Amino acid sequence: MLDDENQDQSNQKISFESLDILIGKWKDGTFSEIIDDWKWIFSYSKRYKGAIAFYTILGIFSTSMGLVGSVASKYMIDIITGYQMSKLWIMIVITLGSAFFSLTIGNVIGRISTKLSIYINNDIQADIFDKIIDADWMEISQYSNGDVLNRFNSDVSTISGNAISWLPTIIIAVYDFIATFVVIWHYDKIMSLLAFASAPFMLVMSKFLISKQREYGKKVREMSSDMMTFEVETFYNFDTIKSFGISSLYGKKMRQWQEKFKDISLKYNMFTIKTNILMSLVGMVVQYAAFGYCLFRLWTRDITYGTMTLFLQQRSSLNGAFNNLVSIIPNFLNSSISAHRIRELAQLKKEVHIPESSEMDDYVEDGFEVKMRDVNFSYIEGNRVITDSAFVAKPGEIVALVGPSGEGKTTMIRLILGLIRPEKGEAYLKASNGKQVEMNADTRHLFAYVPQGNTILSGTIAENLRMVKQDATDEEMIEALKISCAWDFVKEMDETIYTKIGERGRGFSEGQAQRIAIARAVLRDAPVLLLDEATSALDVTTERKVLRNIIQQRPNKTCIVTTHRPSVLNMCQRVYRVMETQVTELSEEESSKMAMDF
Ligand SMILES: Nc1ncnc2c1ncn2[C@@H]1O[C@H](COP(=O)(O)OP(=O)(O)OP(=O)(O)O)[C@@H](O)[C@H]1O
Repeated sequence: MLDDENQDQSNQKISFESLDILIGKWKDGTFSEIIDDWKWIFSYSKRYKGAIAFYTILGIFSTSMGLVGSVASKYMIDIITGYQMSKLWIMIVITLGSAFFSLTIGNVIGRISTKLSIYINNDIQADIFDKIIDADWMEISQYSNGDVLNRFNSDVSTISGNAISWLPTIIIAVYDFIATFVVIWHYDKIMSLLAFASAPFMLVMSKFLISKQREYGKKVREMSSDMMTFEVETFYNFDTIKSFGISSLYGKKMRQWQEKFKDISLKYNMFTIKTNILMSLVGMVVQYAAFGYCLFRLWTRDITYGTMTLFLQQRSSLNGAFNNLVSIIPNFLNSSISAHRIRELAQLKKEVHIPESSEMDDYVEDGFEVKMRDVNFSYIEGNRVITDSAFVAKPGEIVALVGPSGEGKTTMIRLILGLIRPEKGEAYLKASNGKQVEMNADTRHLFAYVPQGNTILSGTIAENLRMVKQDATDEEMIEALKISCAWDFVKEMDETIYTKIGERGRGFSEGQAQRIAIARAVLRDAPVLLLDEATSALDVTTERKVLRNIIQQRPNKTCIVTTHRPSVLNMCQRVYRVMETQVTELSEEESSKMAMDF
């Protein structure tokens, strides 16, 4: 009871607050945000303006046909009740004809709107996909995979549905509204005002709906992003969860998410039921008033049976038109929330591209020097990871980055790849003619990279290899597998390079998956090879053999490895220790001592 009172009070509070919220939003710029969101949606809808205009015209035509049908049925009733059978067939033809047209046009409209929403969905997804792929690494890594997936799928589909329909819906509903009003007005002015009586109430309700809908929409979207993150992470880490025996814990977590979803959905459903009851009650009062008025007019013989049917039919149609207009508001807001979430991704800073990087392509055969000078870098302000550091790796060299875990080896690889950029100093490539280009997205095609962890995708071994060289022949792939010491086990498989691999290398040992990942990098045949703990699961002999093969394959290759293993160090021309934010080149004695200390 107390809860109900509290609920009522809070509902009332929300309803009174809604005006303040709207004014507040106007002042704090939320409205201009909504407008900006819709301008963005418009940039997509306007590509199909011709089709949208055609859709609107069809809608208006269909509405007109509906009206013609109603007026025709009025005359039909009058003809029947007046026993004027000779005119009956004309009326039947008009009524059936208009019904047939409405049906056909309704379906054509459905087809056009489905087509357009698929086109817009694809346009937005294609654009956003390119933006995400080309986004600055630091910026996009702020978003979890689940969140990005959710925005990419659910939010885009919310927009694509509304992007084409909202303007035609407004135009058609306004037209329907005015036309119906005029028709009723033509026959009886009081009746038209009576039919319109619920409008002010509906307007007040829509104001209430705006704030509630926006609040609900935001909550649901945030929650579904969090839930998607949870699901992606759970399925991705299936083995870990199973092996720790915490499946039931995850089952519980899943149920907690469902519970939260259930609560918010049911809360919103209750809110909808309450508003619907209220609206229906008002509708019923107006309906009965109109019905009573019609009966009175019929009794006083001011109107015919046909006119009464027309009134009642059109009154409910007027109500429907008004409801359509009102329902546009929540859809409009919903789309703006989704558009806002997608624009956040679309507006992420782009990666730096330096077009003159392509000039380096002429010097691929000679190999490249990878250099850093006075580099400072922090992921988070005030938390330095690399300080005043220098680094060099020359063609034909294997250079190692060693050091305790979490000190910055992978960060160095990211700087070399140009995924992240120094706050101070320079990370650059130097060609044999002395030309230098700062590391950026366009130098990356000169690199082959084997990251930490399992990077094998589901598909065949050949599909995994062809990811980096689509036209690679079987011979080229086998050669790459030989270099990475993977051919020994691949050749034993029934379908050799066409053997299927499960997601993340399922069906293969970690060492086998690593060798396939190295073969992929070898097939790419780039002048600089980066191996980030890429040989960690190999035995010492294979590890050394792989590195030797790589250098022999292309003597000018620059090979940079991060490792925790001593076995590689004595194959390296240079060893850098990454520790306490400093990258220090070790002397021969220091590196052999380090190899001993491992
Ligand atoms: N995306 C990120 N945002 C914030 N901090 C990060 C990010 N990535 C790494 N760091 C921090 O930077 C530091 C260096 O990390 P890095 O991955 O480069 O270490 P590492 O030497 O490669 O470690 P390991 O040997 O364990 O692979 C760590 O303290 C880590 O917490």
